Amino acid sequence: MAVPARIKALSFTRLGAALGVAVLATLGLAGTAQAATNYVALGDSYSSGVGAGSYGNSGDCMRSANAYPQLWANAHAGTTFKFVACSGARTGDVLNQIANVTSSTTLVTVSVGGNDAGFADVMTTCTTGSDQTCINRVNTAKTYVNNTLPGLLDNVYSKIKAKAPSAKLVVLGYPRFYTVPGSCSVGLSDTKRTAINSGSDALASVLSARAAANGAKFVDVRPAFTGHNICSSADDYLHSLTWPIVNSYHPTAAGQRGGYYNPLVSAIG
Ligand SMILES: CCCCCCCCCCCCCCCC(=O)Oc1ccc([N+](=O)[O-])cc1
Repeated sequence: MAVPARIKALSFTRLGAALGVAVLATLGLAGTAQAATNYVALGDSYSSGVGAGSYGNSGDCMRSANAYPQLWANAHAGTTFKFVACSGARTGDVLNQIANVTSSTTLVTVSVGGNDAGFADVMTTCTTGSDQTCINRVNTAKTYVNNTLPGLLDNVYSKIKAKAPSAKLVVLGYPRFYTVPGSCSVGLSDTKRTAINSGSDALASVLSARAAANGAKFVDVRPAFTGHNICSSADDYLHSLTWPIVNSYHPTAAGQRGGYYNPLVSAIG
């Protein structure tokens, strides 16, 4: 039996509307929806969040709920997140952390190199020795940073890229520790503080250059720490020599947010 023309027309109109909605929905999804980020956070204590508190059950790695990788994951709904940064990590340790990077990883962040350069020994030597002993120790560290560290960083960054060729690789640097001259009346001399800051600058130059050479984005955190360093008037982003000793010269929770997380968001969203 024949279907009356009016009903036919109505059916086609309904079908057309339904298809239209489906097409619009598809276009809408294609235009706005993004695949969820598959994020792996590698690195040393500046990435694990030593000094920022709330370490949960992460043991000696001291991964903080206030660390920038966790803050980023929290702020990006649907992110698959592997937090494997660990206190004390050197480039060799980060090579092991890379086991967590896969071909489906879409974002990797990393801070590494400070421990290879002798961060703890530099700070111990500068705390206990003379100005000249401190300057000499920093100069030895800078020579290492300029001559040995570049190859170690190239190895780390290129191995990450090899495992996750399409992932965004973000290298985060280290802050200058001190405002010089500053508001501190006790502690290290300004001569020592200036020398230590120059070590930070040497690290930033090499990290930036090796990141660029390996197709990674370098996030320089030094500007964000300015005005918040040790001996600045705010003096709120870094612990000075403190107890427990492991927190010394590490970002506070405010430093992880203002000094690392905010610049990371400015760099990648
Ligand atoms: C040229 C090097 C000069 C060094 C002085 C300037 C330092 C500025 C950059 C600081 C880099 C610090 C990276 C260290 C991160 C880290 O894992 O720290 C540790 C945290 C905890 C331990 N530990 O043993 O418990 C050991 C190290």
